[in-house]
Amino acid sequence: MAQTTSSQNQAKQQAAEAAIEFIQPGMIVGVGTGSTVNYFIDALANIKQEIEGAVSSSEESTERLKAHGIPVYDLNGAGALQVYVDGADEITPQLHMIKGGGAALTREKIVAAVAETFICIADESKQVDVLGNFPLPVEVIPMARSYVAREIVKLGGDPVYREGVVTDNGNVILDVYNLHIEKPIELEYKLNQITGVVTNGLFAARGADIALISNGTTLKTLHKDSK
Ligand SMILES: O=C(CO)[C@H](O)[C@H](O)COP(=O)(O)O
Repeated sequence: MAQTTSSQNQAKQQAAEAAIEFIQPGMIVGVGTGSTVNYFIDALANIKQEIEGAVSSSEESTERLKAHGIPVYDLNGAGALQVYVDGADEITPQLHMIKGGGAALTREKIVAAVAETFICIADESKQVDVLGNFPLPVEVIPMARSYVAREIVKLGGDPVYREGVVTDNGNVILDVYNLHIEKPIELEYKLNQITGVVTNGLFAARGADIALISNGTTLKTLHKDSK
């Protein structure tokens, strides 16, 4: 994984704090997972009296939200969500992403599916033209691990078992190396068709709607479908 520098942290913080502009009074906010989202949670704490609460995509984020005194709701009881804020491991100009570096991809994909608007917050190192340099995480039911790995090899990837990691859902992660993903929506569907795959870290069929990208001093806002 890439090394994190202090200027990269500054960029993550700037992108995260910019997302606060999209939060309206009374909202239940969809919250992702990761170091960039941690800055967002900290910023959300400053306006916690104005929001109703959050729906979280991981135990890690739930813990941080609760430590700040932000109420965390079960997604099933929260109804529709207007906004979901999350980071990315890679993001393209079309706002397709690879996510799941933190192993939270399945819950992230579920909360993202519910939300009207997905806001991706990222430092500029996450921007790519073609996805696949970052190994693609795939969450797998443990007993299917070897079978799924063999099927992924047939699709041209090199799967590596992320040893010692168990997801919040009790599953395992295969990180798929050496993919050059020209057709992310197609690959997202194909991988999800393998029996034993819970989901994969391609967020292309439902990508981000808005991306807030920072280099630490300048913030760029990208919209889906804008040229
Ligand atoms: O998908 C994720 C976790 O599963 C994260 O959003 C992704 O890994 C980016 O993390 P960070 O903000 O720490 O760079």
